[in-house]
Amino acid sequence: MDVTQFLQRLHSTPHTAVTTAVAVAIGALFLILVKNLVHKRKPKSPPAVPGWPLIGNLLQLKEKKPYKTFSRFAERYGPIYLIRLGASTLFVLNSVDVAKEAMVTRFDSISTRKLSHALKLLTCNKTMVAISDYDDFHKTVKRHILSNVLGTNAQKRHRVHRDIMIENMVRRLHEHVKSHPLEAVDFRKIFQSELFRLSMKQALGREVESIYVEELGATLSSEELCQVLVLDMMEGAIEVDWRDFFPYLRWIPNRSVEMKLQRLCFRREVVMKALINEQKKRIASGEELNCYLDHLLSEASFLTDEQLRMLLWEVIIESSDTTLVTSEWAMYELSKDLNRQGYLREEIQGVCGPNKITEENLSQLPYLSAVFHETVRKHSPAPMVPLRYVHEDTEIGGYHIPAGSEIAVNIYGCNRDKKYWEKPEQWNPDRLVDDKLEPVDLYRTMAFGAGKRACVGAYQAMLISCTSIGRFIQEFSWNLRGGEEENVDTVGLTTHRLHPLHVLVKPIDP
Ligand code: HEM
Repeated sequence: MDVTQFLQRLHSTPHTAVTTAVAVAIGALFLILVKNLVHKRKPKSPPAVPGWPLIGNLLQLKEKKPYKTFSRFAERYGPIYLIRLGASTLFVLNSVDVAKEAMVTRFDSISTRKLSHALKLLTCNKTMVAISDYDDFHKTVKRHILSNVLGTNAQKRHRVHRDIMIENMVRRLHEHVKSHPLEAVDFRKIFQSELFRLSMKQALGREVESIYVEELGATLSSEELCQVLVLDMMEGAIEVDWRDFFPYLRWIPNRSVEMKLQRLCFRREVVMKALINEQKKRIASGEELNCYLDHLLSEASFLTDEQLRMLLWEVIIESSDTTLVTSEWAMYELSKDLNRQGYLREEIQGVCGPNKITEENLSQLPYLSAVFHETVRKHSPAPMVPLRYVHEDTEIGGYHIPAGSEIAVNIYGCNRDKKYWEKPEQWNPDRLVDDKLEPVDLYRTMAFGAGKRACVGAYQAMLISCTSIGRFIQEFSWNLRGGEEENVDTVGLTTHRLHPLHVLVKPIDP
């Protein structure tokens, strides 16, 4: 019986005005209930950014920094909206609330990824802790990376490499001042090469000055290894293949992209093979080292050769990029802001006195911690989470998100969410100095993600970045080279500065 029949039956029986009124009221209530139920069962869709037929919003995303375009859209369409990229539907999340809801509460519905063609090739179809789906492979290899490289105990074992890295950087800065006192120093050149050395030591237990790679018929230097294993791959990861947006046109060849990616993968593969083979010979001669490769070879014999290469490469590339991005931006901001530079120096002086800063001091240095977190907030080294695939219908921010669509979490947008951050475009570490905040809390901003897939390398990044910044400020005064202030453009998958930072450094009298 529907509502009309119900009311008709009531009308056909003898009644008074009061019973009619009661019946009408019950009917109306019934209607509202039904409407609410229907409404609850299917919440509305988020606003859609208008686009073109067939291509959707593709033309609006020509710039290779989609997070910036997404943040601009958010000003008009709100924290969650829908865009169409050819045949795929993408929901973009731009505020802390909706991003956390997706990454924590709704994680089970979005725990897989649909990768671009470039990422599929470069990650050997998700053979990495960071890019794999939330499955048994992920859980097993995450245990290995934590127990051997990134967990607290593993980081204690690798401490010696971090200490050497910092000593080397400070020595090289002093050498530069001695040989070219009036010339600006290329900060990145020093930081990048020492960070790459550290990442190789964690992976292989030793420095690799050079290695002969048979398939390339060449001996590669440490710098060339960094180019092949880190820089080229980061560039390749943003390669756009238009067929990603029109899967039904995948049969049309796209030779230039295809060949570029295959070349990158080939070079990485043969270099990793050479590194692993050399290590196997060393192990066979009875020499054991405290490193990830030796651990994987003895504890994870179930891995295929390709998996072994990829997992080892993962710690090299992840250690080498975002920590550099963070430290370079932090030194840019401090070199620009002499007051805050002075304040940080005073804090360090108060805690360390005449001694060199060490990792043990970090928990007593809230301003240094604030400098680090404010830098990863404003410059969000990983500005977007690799796209998540929605494998079952779900709801985010009160909106319906259908299975088969994709989700982009715009970390850059979340870290500039005006609801959480006053004047978010300004770099202001003072906002993060609060007695209630623990200096060691790594998740004060959205920079490291949230929930089950939050960054497991945050601790390492914090240890390296904070101790280096502290030591740089203890030993030198920092000034931007003329014209450097405007060099704020970024390039790549992370917020890598387009131009390496050039600074004038002057030793501070002890
Ligand atoms: C400032 C530096 C860093 C930033 C801003 C950063 C950012 C992030 C973000 C946003 C995620 C979450 C991705 C997602 O939800 O899908 C993530 C995951 C991850 N990061 Fe980092 N990261 C940094 C440093 C590192 C370092 C140094 C390493 C390793 C050497 C590392 C290894 C990983 C891994 C393995 C995951 C995947 C965790 C999982 O899926 O369970 N990260 N990172």
